[in-house]
Amino acid sequence: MVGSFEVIIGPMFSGKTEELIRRLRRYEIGKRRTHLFAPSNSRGRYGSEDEWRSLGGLRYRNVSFIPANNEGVREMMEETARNGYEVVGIDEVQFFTLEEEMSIMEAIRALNGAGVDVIAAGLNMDFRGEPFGGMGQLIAIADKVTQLTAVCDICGREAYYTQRLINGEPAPYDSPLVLIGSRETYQARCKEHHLVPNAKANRYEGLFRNRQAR
Ligand SMILES: Nc1ncnc2c1ncn2[C@@H]1O[C@H](COP(=O)(O)OP(=O)(O)O)[C@@H](O)[C@H]1O
Ligand SMILES: Cc1cn([C@H]2C[C@H](O)[C@@H](COP(=O)(O)O)O2)c(=O)[nH]c1=O
Ligand SMILES: [Zn+2]
Repeated sequence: MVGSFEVIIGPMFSGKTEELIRRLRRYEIGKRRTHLFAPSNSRGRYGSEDEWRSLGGLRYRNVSFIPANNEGVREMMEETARNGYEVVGIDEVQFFTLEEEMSIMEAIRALNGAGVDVIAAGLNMDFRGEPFGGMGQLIAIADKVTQLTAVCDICGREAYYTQRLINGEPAPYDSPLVLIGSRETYQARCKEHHLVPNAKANRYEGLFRNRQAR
């Protein structure tokens, strides 16, 4: 039987890791051989080198850290085949690009073809509010998409965006795409409070200034 592919998306702090761990634990209760892969550039986040943690303190021990490139994807496939994993979780999947020889999308397809269920969690948008890497394609091919929201750190409404702050100020559009961090650098924001200086869309603001003032 072929496996299924689910993707959990949302901004930072929306509970993607919590939800991923919760689902993996349910599979374990069902006696499925379950394993989590996470990118090695995030290893040690929230204070532990040999387990995967959520910000709120949930922990998962069956984890392997792999580089988010061709080599890492190969490691994931070989380890899964060798150990007979039946369910594979992939966190921070936005860091795995589609440009590699064996893209994360092809790897997930191959796992499903071998009967392995895959649940991936990742940021749908980067700090600019644009699609993060290949996430659009992964969402397009997923059997099921769960979209989570966080709480806006300014107004308390639903947050769909991640705000990057450099020295307490909104990071400009040309800030690098990848910057590992947590509450010291990022906040959850609603659309109104998500700010990106120098974003291309900002150039049209003048046209609508009077309308906004009304
Ligand atoms: N602005 C926020 N909105 C919602 N949860 C937040 C916020 N800031 C911190 N948290 C905490 O973050 C937890 C989610 O952490 P985690 O699962 O690691 O999120 P994600 O993987 O989506 O970044 C929440 O349960 C809550 O305790
Ligand atoms: C928005 C954004 C985030 N990142 C980094 C910051 C964190 O290290 C991870 C996301 O962690 P999560 O809590 O598991 O969602 O991604 C980045 O590099 N670039 C960005 O634009
Ligand atoms: Zn807000």
